Amino acid sequence: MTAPARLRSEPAIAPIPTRRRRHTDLLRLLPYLRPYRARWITMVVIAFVSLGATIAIPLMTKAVIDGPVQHHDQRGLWVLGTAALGVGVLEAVLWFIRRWLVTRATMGVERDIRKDLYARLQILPMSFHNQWQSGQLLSRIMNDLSTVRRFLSFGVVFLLLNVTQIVVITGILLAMYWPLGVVVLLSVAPITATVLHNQRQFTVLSRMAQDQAGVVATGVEESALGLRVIKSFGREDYVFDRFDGQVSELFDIQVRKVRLQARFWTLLEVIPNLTLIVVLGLGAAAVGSGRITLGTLVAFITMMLSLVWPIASLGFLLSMTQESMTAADRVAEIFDARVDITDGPVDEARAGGRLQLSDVGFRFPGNDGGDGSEGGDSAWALRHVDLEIEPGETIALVGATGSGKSVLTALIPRLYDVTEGSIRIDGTDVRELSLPALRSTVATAFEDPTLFSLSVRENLTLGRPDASDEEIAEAIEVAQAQFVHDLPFGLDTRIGEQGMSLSGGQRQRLSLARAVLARPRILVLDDTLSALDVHTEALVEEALGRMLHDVTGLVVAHRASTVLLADRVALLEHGTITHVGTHAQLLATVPHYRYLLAADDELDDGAPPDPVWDTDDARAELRCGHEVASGAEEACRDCGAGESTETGREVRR
Ligand SMILES: Nc1ncnc2c1ncn2[C@@H]1O[C@H](COP(=O)(O)OP(=O)(O)OP(=O)(O)O)[C@@H](O)[C@H]1O
Repeated sequence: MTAPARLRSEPAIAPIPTRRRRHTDLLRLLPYLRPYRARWITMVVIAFVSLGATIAIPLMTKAVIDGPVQHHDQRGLWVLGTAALGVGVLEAVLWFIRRWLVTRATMGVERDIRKDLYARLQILPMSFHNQWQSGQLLSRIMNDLSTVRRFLSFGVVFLLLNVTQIVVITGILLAMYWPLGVVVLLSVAPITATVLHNQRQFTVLSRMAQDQAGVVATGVEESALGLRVIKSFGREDYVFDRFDGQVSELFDIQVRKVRLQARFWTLLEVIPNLTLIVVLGLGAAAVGSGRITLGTLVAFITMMLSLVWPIASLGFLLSMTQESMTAADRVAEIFDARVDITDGPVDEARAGGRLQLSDVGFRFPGNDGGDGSEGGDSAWALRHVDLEIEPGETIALVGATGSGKSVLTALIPRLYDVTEGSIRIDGTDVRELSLPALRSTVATAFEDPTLFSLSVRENLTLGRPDASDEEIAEAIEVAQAQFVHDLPFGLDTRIGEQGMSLSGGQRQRLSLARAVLARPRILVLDDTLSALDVHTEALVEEALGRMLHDVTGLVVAHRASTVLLADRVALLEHGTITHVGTHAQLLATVPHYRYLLAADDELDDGAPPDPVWDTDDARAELRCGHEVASGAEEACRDCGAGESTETGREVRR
């Protein structure tokens, strides 16, 4: 499968390696406005023209009072009155156009950033996703982007507009009658000081609230996915209490935010009203002594009142700016996360399928002892792993739980990169291959199969969208997933979230069919058959065995029956492959292997291992999941296949 071109292209926001000051994060999102710049600039121009109309109306009022009203000029009154009305209507129309223009532009910006963010999440390595709660990602991709959109559509425009309005009107007021202008100017100072004082505290609270919203989203997601577990243990109350705690914490932070805003807003309401009282008193005295006209005083007060909203909203707009800076910061954390698994230069893998692991070591990021040292052997999930699999050969990977089998299989398609050593496919290091080339060469079916809220067909063709109906049918047959034909709409049946409406075994079989359908040269099965009953497993293995002749296979096996799919077996102990050989050889010579697959009770009394068996005999006895001492063809009393044909010895589990 080739990765969509969009995923491989760089987002409009260029990732930068180190974290820096927050306001630059918001600026870094501005390039997203580029495709909409014509609309956006028109919208800003219109906003400024309508600001002109807002300022013109009080000036026209002054002209009406000092001119036609004072001189009883009826005609002049009509002319100026109609002009003022025209300006008012124009202002309203311009507001409408501005809103209409801005909605499309900023919605488009939000959509574009969201798409790039999603693409980034797809590219980011498993190590990133291991460290991030999904709710945090969800709240960034949904809430934070909406916050940024609101700022770009509304906040930034009004911030510019209001600051301009405050500066221009204060200038006009000073020009009209400077003593009153100074009073107004003085009233702006405490407001500015308050705004700056609150800004820092508000930013901290905004960030806390946004992070806590991510925690709440994670809580909802986890309880929805884990509903069965919660119900089966009867722990609804416990989960509710935990959620209650998370929501209450969010509530507390929001209340602290509101309290801060309330103090702030009170000040913003009180100061303009006090200023108005002073201006009215001083203005009336100035009119009385003839230093200004009545028209000037009315225009002055009208203009001064028109300052109340821009000044008051300045606080709100600055809060919004803070919030969107925090949101942009959180979004940038994803864009800036390191993508350490990147494309190699080779676009096409060779046709063979020879897989070679040389001295492979792997340590999870952060598992270095905390002091930059290697952290001792326990820090390594895998160490000194050597393994070669020839084209068409299948190796079973056997090991105790936690020995590193899944980690090893994840290294082949580069879900993680090796920490040391190398993995080669047909002689080419997997890091040299482009990711699409590598991932079309290797297909994996996982033990815990994830299915998507899509139709069965879409789920199956995830690795190969162009698969024909015949190929789909073939893959279904290999995976013994014929049950899909009995679903209400067959292959077009939409399966629920994570395929929840299917049983575990059904999901595993679909996951297997999906991997088979991808037609890989290397097929990795990570304990894919663990949820199947022995009979279904036998059927799948028979069909899969035929398919495995043509591909290189690495099959993680916990059960002896699965081992029988393989030509050879590799035993993984504590992150290292200690033995490689046929099943029969390992069974005969390696007590730990026998213990893992057969729970051999002779191990306890120190008896020597059984003699080496013929491979076919061993397969016969183990296909049903039970073990006989030696030489049996189809001997198993437990599952009704008869007694051991040669020795007649007891059949043991
Ligand atoms: N994301 C992770 N971060 C840190 N350690 C991890 C992570 N995933 C797995 N491990 C550790 O790596 C080791 C190997 O895990 P792995 O899943 O490969 O075991 P496994 O052999 O597949 O086990 P099982 O048979 O139970 O599936 C374990 O000790 C596990 O705790």
